[in-house]
Amino acid sequence: MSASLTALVPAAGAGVRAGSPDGLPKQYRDLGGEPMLRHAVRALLADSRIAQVRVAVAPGDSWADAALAGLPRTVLRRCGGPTRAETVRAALRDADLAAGAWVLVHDAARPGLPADALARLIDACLAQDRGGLLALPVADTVKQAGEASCGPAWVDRTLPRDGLWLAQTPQMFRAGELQAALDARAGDPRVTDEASAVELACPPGRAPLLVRGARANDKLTWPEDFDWFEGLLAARREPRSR
Ligand SMILES: Nc1ccn([C@@H]2O[C@H](COP(=O)(O)OP(=O)(O)OP(=O)(O)O)[C@@H](O)[C@H]2O)c(=O)n1
Ligand SMILES: C[C@](O)(CO)[C@H](O)COP(=O)(O)O
Repeated sequence: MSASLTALVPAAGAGVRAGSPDGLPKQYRDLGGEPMLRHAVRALLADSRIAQVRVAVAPGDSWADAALAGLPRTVLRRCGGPTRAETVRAALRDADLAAGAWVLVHDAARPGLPADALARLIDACLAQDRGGLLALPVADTVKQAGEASCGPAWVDRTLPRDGLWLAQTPQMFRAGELQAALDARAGDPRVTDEASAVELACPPGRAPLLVRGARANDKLTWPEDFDWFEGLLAARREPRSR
């Protein structure tokens, strides 16, 4: 049986850490000729199981119409909130999906989502009938910084990295389960992604699945991340020499 899925793209952030010189939120920055948001939505549309992509922007947004012009199966809603969790919560309520419908939440700030990673997540969640997220195991040694009100950062201690993964998006859940988890934890600063809300609410054995993501799916957060992604796009577009 083929599943019909809905994707939600929270795109109401300001992109403060990216430090856009002209005040343009980072999701509208040009990357290889297209705004970042358009890349992220097209990556989701590449999987035909995704019936609709619903993009949630800030109420006063004046860039989204142009950024999404002409994209099929895409709905723009101006229901963004003050935090990512509030934007997702509002977008989910606005979508008014059946409780059992599957929904995938994907950051506008992850324009490089590869089709195979997206398919892996959808396949795993459907096969296990369980929510999950893309993530990558931590590959580096992890340092805990000491408190520094000024001056250079310094190491307080080294943390064990066994079993640590870095969460990416999409994160895929049944709409009813996700709405209930987000409603129950509204305003909780620990809820920095959908999975964290579900983890705090779900019964044993139902914790979200960790499905291997991809480095190309890294979030563009800091100014230098944009150059890195432009390089990736150029490499994807270059004809192979052999
Ligand atoms: N109130 C908010 C804040 C964030 N987001 C979205 O959540 C995603 C991931 O957030 P992040 O990379 O942290 O983006 P910003 O919040 O824009 O970045 P910053 O924290 O640097 O301002 C982005 O697609 C962003 O637009 C959102 O929809 N609503
Ligand atoms: C949801 C997320 O992309 C998972 O890594 C991430 O937490 C969002 O970024 P933020 O900086 O926490 O808003």
